[in-house]
Amino acid sequence: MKRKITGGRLLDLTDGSLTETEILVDEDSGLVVAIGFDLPAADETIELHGEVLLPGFIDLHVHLREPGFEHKETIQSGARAAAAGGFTKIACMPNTNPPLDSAAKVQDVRERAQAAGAAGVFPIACITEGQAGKTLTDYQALKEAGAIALSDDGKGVQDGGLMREAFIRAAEVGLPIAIHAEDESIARDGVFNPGAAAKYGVSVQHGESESAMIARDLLLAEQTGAKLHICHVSVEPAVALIRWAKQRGVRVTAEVTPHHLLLSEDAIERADPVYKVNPPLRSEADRLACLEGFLDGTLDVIATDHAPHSAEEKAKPLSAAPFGIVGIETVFPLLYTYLVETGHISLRDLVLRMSTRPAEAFGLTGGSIRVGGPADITAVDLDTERTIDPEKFYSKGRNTPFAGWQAKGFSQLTLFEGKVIYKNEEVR
Ligand SMILES: NC(=O)N[C@@H](CC(=O)O)C(=O)O
Ligand SMILES: [Zn+2]
Repeated sequence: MKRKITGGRLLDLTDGSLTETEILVDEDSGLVVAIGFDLPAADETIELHGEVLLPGFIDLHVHLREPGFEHKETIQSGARAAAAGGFTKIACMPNTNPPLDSAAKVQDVRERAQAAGAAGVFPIACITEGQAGKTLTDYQALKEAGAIALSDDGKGVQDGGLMREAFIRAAEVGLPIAIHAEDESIARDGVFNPGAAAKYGVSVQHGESESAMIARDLLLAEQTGAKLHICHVSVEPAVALIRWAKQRGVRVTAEVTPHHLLLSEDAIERADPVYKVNPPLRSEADRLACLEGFLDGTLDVIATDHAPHSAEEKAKPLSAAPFGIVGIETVFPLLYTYLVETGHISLRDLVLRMSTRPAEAFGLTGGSIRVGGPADITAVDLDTERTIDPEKFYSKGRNTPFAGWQAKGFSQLTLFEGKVIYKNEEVR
């Protein structure tokens, strides 16, 4: 089954130019067959009207909640939400119930994702059994089952000696370790950054809980030669440490979320758990340092840390509500509108950081549109402004502080392996 996309403009990732062209994809092979005009006939033609054709976005940090928390999200609802957001590949975190700490559990998620079929789903497996921080999991077996990285996301590994051993074993099998950096002896049960904590009368989560653990793990990664990926960087010293480590040749990549780039604790308008996320929204100086680090490449990729929770859970008091913000359906329009249109970054660079660099960081295919490459494509409308309305999300989670924001750049079409997953605001 061959499909032709006409009327779109292809972004050239080498020079950032936009060129009108047609793309022929094959659903059977899942690959791009041809790009240009006068293409061979197709079984189906999809007509666009000037939308920009981009390689499907790749999110290295998504919480799909299945198994165990299906009321928050399922693999299917999360993968469909991803397609609506222009994503074709997502890496899912193992803080499910039970956590993904065995080959069988990783295999099970892959099979469920295959059945859902809406996006490529790549499980990240636990660093330690049950994410309990005591005993390492079997990295070789997890890799063979299809895990693409290791993480105890949601929790930092408190024991530095155990973490050193984790890096050694991960390096042996060639898996990156993605860290949720949080020293619990510093973080305690902190909810907000100091400014917002004082304002709303909740406990403080100090930024050093993050930067101190990042420092530890950069040093351990350097000594062991392991590949380290740092999740959701949010504070200035963390950016400085990663910049320093990269200069020393440490094998490190780092991600920043849309909420840490666009919001500081000053954006918290009321005592509402919709602003409660881990790591917390930080100071304006931290936000600017993250933006600077993102622009200069210290922070390599955008990851959403899409963390869906139910309305009931998020309606609890600030101190009791769970941490998390959803992001997969709004990240591109938000960053296009508030970083590209405002002149901070080019469209090309944003796409590199949402597709190409994530693919490179975790060794995935994709990240570009080329003949012979995967037919993972999204077409975005850069002209029409819309209001973000969580009620329209495909995700079960509506917990976003960006509700009511105006943005351009919503996806109009998403193809995964040549199949139409999202079109005319409908997921197939
Ligand atoms: N980021 C969050 O605030 N929450 C995440 C866990 C995590 O990524 O730390 C979740 O699983 O809900
Ligand atoms: Zn985390």
